[in-house]
Amino acid sequence: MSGVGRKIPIQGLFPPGQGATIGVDFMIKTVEINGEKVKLQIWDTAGQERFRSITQSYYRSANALILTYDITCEESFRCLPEWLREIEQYASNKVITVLVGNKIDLAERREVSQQRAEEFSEAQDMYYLETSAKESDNVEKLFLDLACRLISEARQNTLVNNVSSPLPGEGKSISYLTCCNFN
Ligand SMILES: Nc1nc2c(ncn2[C@@H]2O[C@H](COP(=O)(O)OP(=O)(O)OP(=O)(O)O)[C@@H](O)[C@H]2O)c(=O)[nH]1
Repeated sequence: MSGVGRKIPIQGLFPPGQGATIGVDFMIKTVEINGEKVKLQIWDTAGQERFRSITQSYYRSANALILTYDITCEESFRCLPEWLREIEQYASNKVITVLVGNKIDLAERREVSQQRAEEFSEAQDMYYLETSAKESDNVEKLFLDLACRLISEARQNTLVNNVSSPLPGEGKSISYLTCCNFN
């Protein structure tokens, strides 16, 4: 399963002073769902305009896209329609999109209300979550929820590029409702 996301420290470690992404970073995260291991392949694409031609080529085969904005930066929220246009143009129409409002550890500097972001994500049919990469708040939940959703879609055969290898728990009766919090 693959995804393209803006930078979120997926191992739960916040690396202060880490520079801007150059082109694309790749990492693997394994999550456990009902005792089964799910391996997520994650491409962290650079946000800067000058890398756009490289990053666009990663959209097509992604099963899910994580769009991350900064809750303390109105401008980052206002850029979202532009990113959605990119998704519409380059990603599969079956792609799962997740909107992440990051930096909730800086709540006193918040410029984008949760309600506004929720309304926006609902209108765009995106799952919405707020995180703090710095404090590791909701980061594990983000990837767990996403893995649940990907498995559920793979089982219904609606996943981009349909996963050909056996999925965790294949042939067993597992209720993903116990861990999936997607609407
Ligand atoms: N306080 C706080 N700072 C954060 C958090 N997440 C990222 N930062 C800081 O925000 C700045 C930008 O983070 P990046 O991860 O480089 O942002 P990005 O959007 O991935 O940038 P590109 O790599 O250029 O695409 C860095 O200085 C990070 O240390 C967070 O949850 N809380």
